[in-house]
Amino acid sequence: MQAFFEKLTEPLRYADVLDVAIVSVLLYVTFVWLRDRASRSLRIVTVGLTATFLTARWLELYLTTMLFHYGMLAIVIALVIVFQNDIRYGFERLTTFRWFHYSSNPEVNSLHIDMISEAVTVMARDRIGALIVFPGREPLDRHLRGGVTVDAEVSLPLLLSIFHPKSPGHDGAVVIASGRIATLGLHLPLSQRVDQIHGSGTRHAAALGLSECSDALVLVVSEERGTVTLCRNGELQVVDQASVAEQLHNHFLEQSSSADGRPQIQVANWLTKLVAVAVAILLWFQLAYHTDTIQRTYIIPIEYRNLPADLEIVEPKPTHVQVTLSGVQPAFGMLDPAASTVSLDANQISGQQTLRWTTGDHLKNVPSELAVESVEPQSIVVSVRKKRLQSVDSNRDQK
Ligand SMILES: Nc1ncnc2c1ncn2[C@@H]1O[C@H](COP(=O)(O)OP(=O)(O)OP(=O)(O)O)[C@@H](O)[C@H]1O
Repeated sequence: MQAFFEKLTEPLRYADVLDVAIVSVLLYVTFVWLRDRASRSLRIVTVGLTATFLTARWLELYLTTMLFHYGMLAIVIALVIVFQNDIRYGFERLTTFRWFHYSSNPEVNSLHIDMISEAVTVMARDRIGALIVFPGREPLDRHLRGGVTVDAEVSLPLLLSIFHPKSPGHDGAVVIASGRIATLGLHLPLSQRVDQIHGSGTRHAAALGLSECSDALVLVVSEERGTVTLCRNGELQVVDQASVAEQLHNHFLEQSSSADGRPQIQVANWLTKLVAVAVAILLWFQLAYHTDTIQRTYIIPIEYRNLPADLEIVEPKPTHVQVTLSGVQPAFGMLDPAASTVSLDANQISGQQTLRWTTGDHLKNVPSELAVESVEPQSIVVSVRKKRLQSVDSNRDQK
């Protein structure tokens, strides 16, 4: 078993580990985005296309594989056009990843939380409708319409007076950010999932709508039923006062940095992380792990560097060599034959000289992972002489 493992890992380089780590991170970000932010239809399309492609590869379905091969660009463009909103959310989410982020709501304290939870309890008891938004890490500007800037300290009387039915600002939503009532009278996007709001009206649909397209937490107090509902990540949950305080506390805690001021690394989502690493390792073994050594032969040009201006190479000068390289398949993927040359320093050549090589010393732009098996011819004769003066040449021509 140990011998098998050693054999398996023998050709591994540090670069391969880095390779797998980068792909794991990209896969993890994609999985989280697909799970939390992408629409159901994009999830279905992505899973469907991936499954079809893998099946086609596995069963060696020639036509389907060719269709993917040649139609990949068209498929990607179509997906980008159709799912542009999902992709935009994905990038917004990426820039708000905790790894890159420090606290955005540091000034919220337990006093604010107590005041907010007491306000919603009082409003629920008195059947006063209310809609309160607590932004997460994602920007909300794109989703909000209208509104009046308030920028006032959170307080129980202020919250009650804003949502009082006789108050001119009671319609719409209030945003509370960084411990302050930022804006009131905001219009939120409505959810299309009518079945989720169980007979409620537009206030609940607006709360659900914003929670579907952002990571904000939204509280709704129902004027009709006297209930308090909490919306997050497209989910509605009827809660009591104690739960309001607890959920708000968790929401603000998630966004705040650790006590020493450094950003916290997210430790949740272990399963998704494990799946991302597993898929990256599988992909690496499938696509990049090749132990069979192959040989390929290339015609490579000779480049003469540093030729002094008064010297010239006597024709016929050797222009190409035939180089045979060996290595594993992925190493050849790193070779660009058009950029590879045999580079000779012409300044070192005096008169007529025979240049030999066995190790491919003068080869440029050949990845170190590839071994030089042979260079043909094994030596070339190069002669350098002083340039003849133009006038002497033309006199001779006249004679
Ligand atoms: N898109 C919106 N953005 C913000 N607030 C909205 C939006 N649509 C409606 N509202 C608020 O909801 C109020 C209407 O509530 P409605 O009765 O239709 O909803 P509801 O979910 O049944 O709420 P309730 O249970 O309190 O009656 C409006 O007066 C307005 O204040």
